[in-house]
Amino acid sequence: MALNAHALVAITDARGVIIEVNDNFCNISQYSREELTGQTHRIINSGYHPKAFFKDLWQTIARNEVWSGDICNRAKDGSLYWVQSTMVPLVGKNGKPERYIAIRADITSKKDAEATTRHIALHDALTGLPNRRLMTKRLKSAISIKEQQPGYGALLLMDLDYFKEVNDMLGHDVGDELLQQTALRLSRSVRDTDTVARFGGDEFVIILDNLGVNIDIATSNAKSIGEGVRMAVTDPYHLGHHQLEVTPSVGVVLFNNENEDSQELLKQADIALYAAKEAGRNQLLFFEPALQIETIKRTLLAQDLRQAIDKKELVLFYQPIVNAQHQIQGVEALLRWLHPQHGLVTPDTFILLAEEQGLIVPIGEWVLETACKQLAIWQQDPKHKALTMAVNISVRQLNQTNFVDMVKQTLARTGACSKQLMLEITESIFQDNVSSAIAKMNALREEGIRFSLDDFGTGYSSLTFLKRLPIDNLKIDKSFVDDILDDSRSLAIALALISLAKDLKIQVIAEGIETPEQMKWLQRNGCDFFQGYLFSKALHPSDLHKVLENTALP
Ligand SMILES: Nc1nc2c(ncn2[C@@H]2O[C@H](COP(=O)(O)O[C@H]3[C@@H](O)[C@H](n4cnc5c(=O)[nH]c(N)nc54)O[C@@H]3COP(=O)(O)O)[C@@H](O)[C@H]2O)c(=O)[nH]1
Repeated sequence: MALNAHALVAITDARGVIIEVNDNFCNISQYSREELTGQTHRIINSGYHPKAFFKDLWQTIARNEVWSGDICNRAKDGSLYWVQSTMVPLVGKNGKPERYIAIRADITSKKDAEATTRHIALHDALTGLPNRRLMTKRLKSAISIKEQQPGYGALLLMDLDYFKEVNDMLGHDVGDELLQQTALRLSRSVRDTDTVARFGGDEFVIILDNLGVNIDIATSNAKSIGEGVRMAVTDPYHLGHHQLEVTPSVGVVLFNNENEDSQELLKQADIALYAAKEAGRNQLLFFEPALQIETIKRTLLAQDLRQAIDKKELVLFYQPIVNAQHQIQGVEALLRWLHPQHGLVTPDTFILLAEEQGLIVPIGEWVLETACKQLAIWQQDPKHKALTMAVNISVRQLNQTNFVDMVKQTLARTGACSKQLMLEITESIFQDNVSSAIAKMNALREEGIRFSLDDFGTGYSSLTFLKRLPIDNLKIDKSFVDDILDDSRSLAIALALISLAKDLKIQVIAEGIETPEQMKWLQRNGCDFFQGYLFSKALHPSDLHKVLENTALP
């Protein structure tokens, strides 16, 4: 009959002992008819369902009712299979079930497909780790469990320092492999009961549970596990033919039954991560309420900064640059923000913010325009027409595809002479697409614009790149100038930089000069130009005009 041909059929007595099975039942369970007869269905129990599941099944059929549901069984070889089951009681003369007939259909492939879909929906395709959705679910459940089992857990938010640069310089395939290897290292650094998830991009989340009921012990446990994670990521990576060293920054927040909001916890971990980046990267920092206050302040400042150009709150100050005779040769334009509540804000406070908020491009364009207008005014005045104007250019500005056109158009609009414009770039351009930066610099140098390399030696210097960079000036950073007379290392670095610049036929500007002794040393050792508080601080345009009338500074 058709039922026998397609379904898996078993008949049991009232106690559930198998009396009869059809061939389909034998095939799927891999047991022979002889092995099954006389046994109960326990022989194919997979252990997947809780006891309550079968209790409900038995109670239903014992009431002479039909039970249906999906059951996961185990075949003789240990493999699992799913059946859609209908259990029908056959009632005897006494009104009680005498026999049970179980009619089942194999739904293993449907269940497998559902499991795959569920896995895809909850896991990251690249690393196989739980994704943001599953992580949020697990975080919520870790928090709610704390109501019955008091104690602390921790949420770690980690990202890879300079991951974008790896992607940009070595390509997305290498970037992907780095993420895969990182995922593996993270999973191996924590216990099986902890969760490692990919949050998106190069951000990973780790949920650590059972860190103890005492906050100090829990903090110390979270710290040592977190440091272990950080160290695991710092080991060199072998990616194809590249060997790479990568560092992570980690933000940590502890939780117990008092923190109910998973989103708030993530926000706090993010604040701690930001602070770890600010503190110089490759660090692990715990969330503190004071950090949240800083974030609020930063958000408010970012809102104000967005309107600063339109409200005409930005001002350019100019710091004189002198020659060996202390005569002013030019100035460096330095941005200031006249904030209505906070007063004069220096760029150290807001340039990084402007970079993060994507405001550095419009602000940088305003700086260039304002500086070029000033340059054009001086060029009309015979006394000041030889002055040069140095303008700081952020790497984000240089990366803009229209950067060359923007600079040319600004010069044309303001009438400033390109030969007296000097663009100051920093060695952070080494972290990005250097070839494209070089092409843009060359295009602008053809127009007569000169380039100066600022802060050289303080970050990611590469002598190879320096050789390729079309620069006219090298600035010795204030940090070396500060110590040239007291620290043999700073002295050695300053000497090496001057000698390197001379070999490359590049002029040297020393900045941050505060004492006559520093000036003498720098002059004696071959620096061409000098800048620092010894001569003048950055001045408001009206104060600069008074100084320019003297042309020579102390
Ligand atoms: N992308 C842009 N960056 C800009 C712009 N304007 C400024 N900046 C960058 O901000 C950083 C801080 O600048 P600032 O507070 O203006 O400080 C400059 C000088 O005032 C200071 N300086 C110079 N001489 C001395 C000294 O003798 N002592 C002392 N304590 N400080 C001194 O150094 C800063 C000059 O920096 P540099 O550019 O490296 O020559 C700074 O990194 C600016 O670059 C802008 O418009 N765009």
